[in-house]
Amino acid sequence: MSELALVCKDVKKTFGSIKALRSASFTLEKGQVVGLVGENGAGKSTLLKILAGVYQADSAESIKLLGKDYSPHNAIDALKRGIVTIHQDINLVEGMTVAENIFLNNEPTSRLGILTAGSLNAKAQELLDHYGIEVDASQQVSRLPNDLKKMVQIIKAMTWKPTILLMDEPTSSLTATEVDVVLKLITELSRRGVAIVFVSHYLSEVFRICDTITILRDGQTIANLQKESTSISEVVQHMLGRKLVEVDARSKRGAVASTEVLLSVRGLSVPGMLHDVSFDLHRGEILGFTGLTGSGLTELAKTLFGVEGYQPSKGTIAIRGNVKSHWNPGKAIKEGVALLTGDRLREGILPDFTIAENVGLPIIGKLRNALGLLSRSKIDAMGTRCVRELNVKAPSAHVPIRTLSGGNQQKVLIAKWLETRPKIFILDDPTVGIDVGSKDEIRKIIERIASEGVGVIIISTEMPDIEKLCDRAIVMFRGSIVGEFAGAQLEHNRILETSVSGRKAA
Ligand SMILES: Nc1ncnc2c1ncn2[C@@H]1O[C@H](COP(=O)(O)OP(=O)(O)OP(=O)(O)O)[C@@H](O)[C@H]1O
Repeated sequence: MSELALVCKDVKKTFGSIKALRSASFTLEKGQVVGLVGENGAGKSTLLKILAGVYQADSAESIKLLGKDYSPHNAIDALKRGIVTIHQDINLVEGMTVAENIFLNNEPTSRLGILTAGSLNAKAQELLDHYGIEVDASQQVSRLPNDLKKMVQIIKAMTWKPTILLMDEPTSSLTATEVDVVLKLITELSRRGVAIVFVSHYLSEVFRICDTITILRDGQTIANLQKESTSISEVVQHMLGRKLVEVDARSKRGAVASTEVLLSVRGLSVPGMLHDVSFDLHRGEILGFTGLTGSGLTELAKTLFGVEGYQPSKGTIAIRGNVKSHWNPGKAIKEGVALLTGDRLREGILPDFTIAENVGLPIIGKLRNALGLLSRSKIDAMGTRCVRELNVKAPSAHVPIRTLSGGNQQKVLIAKWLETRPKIFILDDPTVGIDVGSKDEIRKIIERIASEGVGVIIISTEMPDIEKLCDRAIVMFRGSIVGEFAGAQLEHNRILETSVSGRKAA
């Protein structure tokens, strides 16, 4: 058996009352890649941060690095012991050269002191060439494409001569072709003896490069599996903790959507965001779009609403059979399209304005009196009606919207768009960051909107939104549609498996 690089046994960590790690265990041999996987909140980052010296474990039966006890007090300690982290974001200094970035905070010295720029470039070039990376070390980082930036970030980590590389979602900011290049480099590093912990939601990538897979659920190691002897389905089952079942007794709406097509999208592509997206939305239908963060969901919502910066390079958007050109939010609203944005605080509300004023915003033209002036009484009456109809918990429609809870702010925003009498309502992550009670209320409001004949698109990474509400769900993966589910097929396991593998589950 090859030499063990790392052994973690029964690692525990709590934050206040939250048990982030109940019992995490795994081993890693030299030159091997372990995939650390689990649903959001399973404890993956916490475990990485303990190994990186950012947090200290509350207790552990043992943590051994190359056979010796390992409990770093801080990140510098971890670096000195050869544990180097590559963060999710590309954290290079854009205005510096590749060589300067590679050696930033870790400058090599000559016998006479710090190296000159020329010899720094030469040293960096040597490293890049060593790993077969075709980048000029004297080039500015800002001029590199994303995949090469990621490579530079990895090579920078290699200057610390790591025993173990910790990689937290290293491919999440990359496109499909860029991923390929980075995965090849990771495989090459492991071939040269570096042990790698690879944290990722992309199970297809985990299966491509990892030797073993450790599954965490609720802070606990559920299984340590050899890649050869498992499958994506088995890993997903361990992640969720329940078997694949036919869920035909779900409390679905039961309503069959009409065959009338309100929105028809064909071959829609936005460079770097969406690729060849096609689907129809019917009258009265609730159509869900889901996938991993970064799969193109918000980008799709913005493209459908014609937001600036999201113009398609190919494909068509047709409303009730008419193909639209030069699409923008003004035209979208005129055609009866509404978008509830995913970033409520930055894009959705005017925090210091009252509930009534926020609701009146998109239909300001209709709120003028006979003299063309804004009618305060019309605004107030509409605000009061919305508060009542959507059961917004507020003393009146005249309080600033910032004084409301997240759930009630969201109801006001939904009310605002309903006042435009939309035919097509796109809601981007409508229940994110909202308490459980309000989530249910918002879901009921969405059902009501659909039952009145509006075609609803829900963009969500929250599985209950998709499972409970939608008639149909489409799964996206790196900007493309990879699966569609309806009826009994529309359930968590299948959707998750498709989201993480990029292939439709059987
Ligand atoms: N600094 C912190 N303070 C309080 N709670 C924390 C802290 N860091 C993590 N947690 C909690 O610990 C649990 C595990 O979180 P962790 O970030 O390790 O999960 P994860 O598997 O990495 O999730 P994700 O895939 O979403 O990144 C979560 O419930 C999280 O909210």
